[in-house]
Amino acid sequence: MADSSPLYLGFDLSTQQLKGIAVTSDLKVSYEAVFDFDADASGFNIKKGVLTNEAEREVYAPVAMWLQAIDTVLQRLKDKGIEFSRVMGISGAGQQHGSVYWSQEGEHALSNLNKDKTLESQLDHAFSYPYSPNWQDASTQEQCDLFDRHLGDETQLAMNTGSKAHHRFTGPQILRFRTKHPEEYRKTSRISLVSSFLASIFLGKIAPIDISDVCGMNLWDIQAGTYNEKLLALAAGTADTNDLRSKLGNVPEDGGGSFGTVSPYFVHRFGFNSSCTIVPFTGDNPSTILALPLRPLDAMVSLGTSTTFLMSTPHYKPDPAVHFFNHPTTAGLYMFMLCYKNGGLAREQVRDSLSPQLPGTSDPWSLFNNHATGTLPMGATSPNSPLRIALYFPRPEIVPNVRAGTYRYIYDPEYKNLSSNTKTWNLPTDDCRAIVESQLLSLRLRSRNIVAPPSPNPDNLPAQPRRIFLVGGGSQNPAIAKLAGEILGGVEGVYRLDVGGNACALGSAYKAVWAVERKSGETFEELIGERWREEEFVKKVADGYQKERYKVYEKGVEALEKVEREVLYKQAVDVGKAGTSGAGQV
Ligand SMILES: Nc1ncnc2c1ncn2[C@@H]1O[C@H](COP(=O)(O)OP(=O)(O)O)[C@@H](O)[C@H]1O
Ligand SMILES: O=C(CO)[C@@H](O)[C@H](O)COP(=O)(O)O
Repeated sequence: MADSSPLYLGFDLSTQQLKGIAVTSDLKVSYEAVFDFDADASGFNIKKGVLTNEAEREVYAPVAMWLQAIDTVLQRLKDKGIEFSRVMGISGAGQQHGSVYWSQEGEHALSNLNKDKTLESQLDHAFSYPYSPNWQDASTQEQCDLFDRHLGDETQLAMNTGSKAHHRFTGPQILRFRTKHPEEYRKTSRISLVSSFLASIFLGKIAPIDISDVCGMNLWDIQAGTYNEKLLALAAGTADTNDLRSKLGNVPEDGGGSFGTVSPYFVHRFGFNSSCTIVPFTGDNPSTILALPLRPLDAMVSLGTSTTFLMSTPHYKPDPAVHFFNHPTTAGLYMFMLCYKNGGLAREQVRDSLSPQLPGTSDPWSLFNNHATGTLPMGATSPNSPLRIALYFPRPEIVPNVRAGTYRYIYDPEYKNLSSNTKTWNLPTDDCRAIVESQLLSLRLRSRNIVAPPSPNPDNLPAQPRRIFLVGGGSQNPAIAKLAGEILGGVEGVYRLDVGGNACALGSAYKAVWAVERKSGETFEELIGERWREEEFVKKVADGYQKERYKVYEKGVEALEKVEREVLYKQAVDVGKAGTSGAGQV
């Protein structure tokens, strides 16, 4: 007899891929399909999912490519045998901060799609601008300076919106778009985030922006639960903010509410059930924390194109070095996040500098991994010997806000000084360990105010996460997992979500299950916690806290802080803004 039990779809429209995943009510993955932009897209000349204009530090993606991806992923799911008529709910996630500009015809085009044509072939006139600024974009320094000053200083902006101004955040991006492309801005009827763009396609009309993803704009007052009028006016360029407000639309509070049912286009083209519910789509990081019932002090490290460190917390403690968002499902909770542009692609660059690869292995990472774990921490041979420490930023970084470059140093822990004389570095092999170490040390440095010691704490352990969950492409890598445990700790160890690279899409699919099947008042954590089978879903991949190593890396944190200060100082000298911070002694 044909299976008619419900399925729930989750999508992840991230930098390099669109992923779709279907789960059952008991959270079992039944179908998956992927569209890899570089490998599968035709007609867009992109690299690693994006286009770049180096002269203006712009990074952007063609919206039509995403339409092509949706067409294809649905077809691929169908080819794998999914019966779309079983799908009772759809949710999804998008790379954060990116904005999509709909034309005046956009909404009409969305609700009048011809089932015999692809989305790509009939939505070309639906946008007032064909590109979406990508989160790796660094073109908005001028606009960020205005945002940071607008409420007083960057701390005030962080208190209000959860983050100081960042190049990629949508408010500064809209301000730049309006001034650089005034005609296109004038012709824009609605602005979506990537997540709400994807939701709009499935809904057949422009979907609201999500309560968590809205916090990635530098426009939303998190405590007040509304757009900040002054910041809207800055982005809009006028005290009358009505036009921008209506372009952005309302933001419903309930992350598990219903936007309505699936667009008839999908019913007629793919056989979706006409009562299938569209559940709010959120950002890819908020969605990732929904891939498991995270407990207090659990941390997730997402190793995708970006590296992010995520925790769910009831405490709102914003400061300019970190991000706070509303939790995507649970009012009263927040999501703490650190985000780095130079994650997967920076590691790939170091890997690709090694040659030749190890004979007899098909894993392109095996040589990198051998070098990353085959030496002592930071190259130190004795407790007080000098440490190798470096920053690898092929793209301008977010924290610290440093321009592109590779910055290698030697740190003397006894005299606490840095040397830029790196003749003791053995290159390129020493870079393998150093890049993973510095990426993880930065997470430890910046999360130390948010983690806490375990309770009870009979062994007097230092503050650290309880468990560390690795997700995203890089979570497959055993060397990164080992160093994550040594550097970040993790009282109960380092785990990988055993669902391939799909934690984000999975989180969205779980969100759809919760939204459609929840009883009145039942929280996401309650419903998913009850159905979650830990033994099947997570796998321990490395030890966590190890006393001696953790202590050694305390010096690494110290060294990294010095290096960052030095690099920032040199950058400030170059642009003529240096003060007397005490750095610059090298
Ligand atoms: N075994 C591995 N070791 C280290 N990195 C890996 C490995 N497998 C994949 N990756 C990295 O994962 C990244 C893609 O991760 P993914 O989560 O799919 O990214 P995104 O969500 O940004 O599209 C690639 O940049 C690649 O370098
Ligand atoms: O900018 C951020 C978060 O602030 C990035 O994390 C993007 O959300 C893109 O993520 P991936 O494509 O790496 O998943």
